[in-house]
Formats: sequence, structure tokens, C-alpha cells
Amino acid sequence: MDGDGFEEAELDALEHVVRDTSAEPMKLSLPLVKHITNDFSGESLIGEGGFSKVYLGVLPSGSRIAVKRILSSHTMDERPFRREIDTTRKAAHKNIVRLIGYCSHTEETPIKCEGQRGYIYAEMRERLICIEYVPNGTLDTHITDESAMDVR
Ligand SMILES: Nc1ncnc2c1ncn2[C@@H]1O[C@H](COP(=O)(O)OP(=O)(O)OP(=O)(O)O)[C@@H](O)[C@H]1O
Repeated sequence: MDGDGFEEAELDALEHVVRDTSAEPMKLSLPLVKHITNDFSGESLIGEGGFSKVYLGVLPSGSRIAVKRILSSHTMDERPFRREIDTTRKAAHKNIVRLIGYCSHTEETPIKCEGQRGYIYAEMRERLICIEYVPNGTLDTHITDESAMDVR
């Protein structure tokens, strides 16, 4: 375990999945995703959609991936998260943005309430989808520029 709370081997495995386009998408830990997005910093934010904020993730090799962070208002319902993973996975094709990994993390955080003796527990949910990074891409259709040019 390194200082950021994930194994170096996990980062190596992610590098491998990014490099090898035939590799299966992998499950990722929240500490690793936080590490590559600089803790979801403002500088890493590259886009926003209807149900997610999209961050740039940078690996030690310099490889880049896009990290979709599902908005907290949408994390209680697992369906959009699963649907997006399923459709991106099934759409495996050289011209279609590739699914690289995903992270599903739920944590109970104790919160002390004034006037109460005990704690209440708030559920913090993170749902993240890591996909191939497309520079200047509009990702409405998950289609890369190359295939968009083929459509006439
Ligand atoms: N793979 C990617 N590479 C680079 N930028 C991306 C990528 N995916 C998304 N973005 C950026 O993030 C923005 C929002 O992405 P996207 O529309 O896929 O989000 P969403 O939450 O699924 O939204 P909606 O469901 O409303 O379409 C895009 O317009 C684009 O600027």
C-alpha cells in the first residue's frame, strides 16, 4: 500500500489495460482514482454532462484517461451507472471509446449532531467510470472522430 492508500500493482495493472486495447476493463479503488485525478481537482475537470462531471486522469507513464464521476444526486439509483458500463463494454470497437475501468465505493461517515449523544451515519457513494480519453471530443455518442468522419 503506498501513501495514497492503493497498491502500486493496481496502478501497473491500470497502465496495462490502457496500453493493451484488447484487455478487459478493471475494477478500480477510489484512492487510485483520486490519485490520478489529483483528488478530483478543479484543474482536472474537463467536462460536465447531465449526470456526471468528467475529469482527466493522468498515469505515471503520461497516459491519459477520462474519469466520469456520477453526480451525488444520481448515485442512489445504480441503474444509470450499470447501464453506462454495460453499453460501453458491449460497444467494444476500434472507433468507439473504450471502457477502461469502473469504481463503486460506498462509505458510512459518522456525523456528530448537536444536541444528540450519538452519531448519525451518512452514506457517501462514489460511482466512477473510466474510459478512453478523447482530446477535444464530444462524447454524446461515444464515437471517436475517425468513425464520425466515416458517417456521410
Ligand atoms: N472520453 C472522454 N474524453 C474527453 N472528454 C470527455 C470524455 N467523455 C466526456 N468528456 C467531456 O465531458 C463532457 C460530458 O460528457 P458526457 O456528455 O458523456 O456526460 P454525461 O454525464 O454522460 O452526460 P449526458 O448523459 O447528459 O450526455 C463532454 O461533453 C466532454 O467535454
